[in-house]
Amino acid sequence: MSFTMRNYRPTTFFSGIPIIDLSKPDSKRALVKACEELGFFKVVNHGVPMEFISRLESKALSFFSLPLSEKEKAGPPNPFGYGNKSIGPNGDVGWLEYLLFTINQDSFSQRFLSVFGHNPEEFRSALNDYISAVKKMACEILEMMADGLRIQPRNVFSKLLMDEQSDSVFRLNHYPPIAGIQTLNSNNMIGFGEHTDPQIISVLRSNNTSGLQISLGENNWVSVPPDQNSFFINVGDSLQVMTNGRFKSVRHRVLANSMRSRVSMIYFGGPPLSEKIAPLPPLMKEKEESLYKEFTWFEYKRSAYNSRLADNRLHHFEKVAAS
Ligand SMILES: C=C1C[C@]23C[C@H]1CC[C@H]2[C@@]12CCC[C@@](C)(C(=O)O1)[C@H]2[C@@H]3C(=O)O
Ligand SMILES: O=C(O)CCC(=O)C(=O)O
Ligand SMILES: [Fe+2]
Repeated sequence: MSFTMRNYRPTTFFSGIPIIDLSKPDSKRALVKACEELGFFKVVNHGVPMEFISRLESKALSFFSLPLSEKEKAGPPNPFGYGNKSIGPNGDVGWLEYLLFTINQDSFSQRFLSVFGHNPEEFRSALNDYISAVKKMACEILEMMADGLRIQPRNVFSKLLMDEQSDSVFRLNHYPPIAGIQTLNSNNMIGFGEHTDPQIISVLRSNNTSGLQISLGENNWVSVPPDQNSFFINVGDSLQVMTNGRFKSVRHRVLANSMRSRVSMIYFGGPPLSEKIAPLPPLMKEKEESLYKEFTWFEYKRSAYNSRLADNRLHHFEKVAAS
C-alpha cells in the first residue's frame, strides 16, 4: 500500500451550513439568523454567470502554472501582488501561493503587465467581469440583511461597498496538492491559518476541492463541503462592530491535506478608509452602549496589518466593561 493510501482519511463534512436562496425574498430572516449564529452561510441562485467564474478560474490556473521565476515578477505581495507561502507582513506562513489585488484602483501596475504577457487585457477583463458581478451580489446580500434587521435605509451597509473610495480587496489563492510530501508532515498541514476577515463581508468561491473549515467555537473545527456552483459568505469584523456584536465574524482556516489542488477566489468588501466603524444607532436598544471603542477603517486596517493572522484583532477595540 502506498503512503498516500495509508494516510488517506476521508473528510467528514459538516451538514449544518445554512443555505440562502437569493431568489427568494423571504430568505432575509434565515440570512440574519445565519449571521447571528454562525457568521457564515452558502448562497445559491446567486445570479453570477458561471461563465465569469470559469473564465477567471482558468486565467488564474494558467498564471499559477507559470515558472516560479515568472510569477515572482508579480511580487512581492505587500501591499499587492504575488505571494508564496508567506501571508501578511508578520511572519505567518501557509501552504499556498496567491495574487492580491486592490479594487477601485488600477490593479495592473507595470509588474502585472509584464507577467500577463501578450494579453494582459484578457486577464483584466475576466477580473473586472467577475468582480463587478460578485460585488453586485454582495450588495444585494447586505441589503437583504438590512431588511432582515428591519433598519433603514436598506443601503446602510451596501453603500460602503458602492462608495468610490471603498477599500476592497480581491484574492486568488492556489493550494497545491501535498500528496508527495504528506509523509513528511502531519495530515493536517495548514494551507491558510485560522483568522477572521477584517472587512465587512467576504464572498468566497472555490473549485470542488475541500479544505475550508470554520470554527463553531473553542477549538471545534468543522469542514465545509465544497461546492463550485455556489458562494460562501463570511461576516467580517467590521460588520460585527456595526451590528454591536449581533452578527459574528467567523473564524476560519484552510487545511491543505488534499490530493487535489484547491483554487479559491475571494472578494473582501471593505468601507472607505476614512469611514467610522461603529454600531448603527437603529440597532441599539434603549440605553444599550457600544461594545467597541471608536475607530476608523484606516485605524482598524493598520492594526490588522500589525497583527499576526490568528490574533483576536477586535479585542484591542473592545470597551472594558465598567465594574
Ligand atoms: C497577517 C495578516 C494578513 C492579512 C492582514 C493581516 C491580518 C489578516 C489578513 C487578511 C485576511 C483577509 C484578507 C486580507 C487581505 C486582509 O485584509 O486581512 C488578509 C491580509 C493579507 O493576507 O495580507
Ligand atoms: O482560500 C480560501 O478558501 C480561504 C482563504 C481565506 O480565508 C482568506 O484569504 O482570507
Ligand atoms: Fe479569510
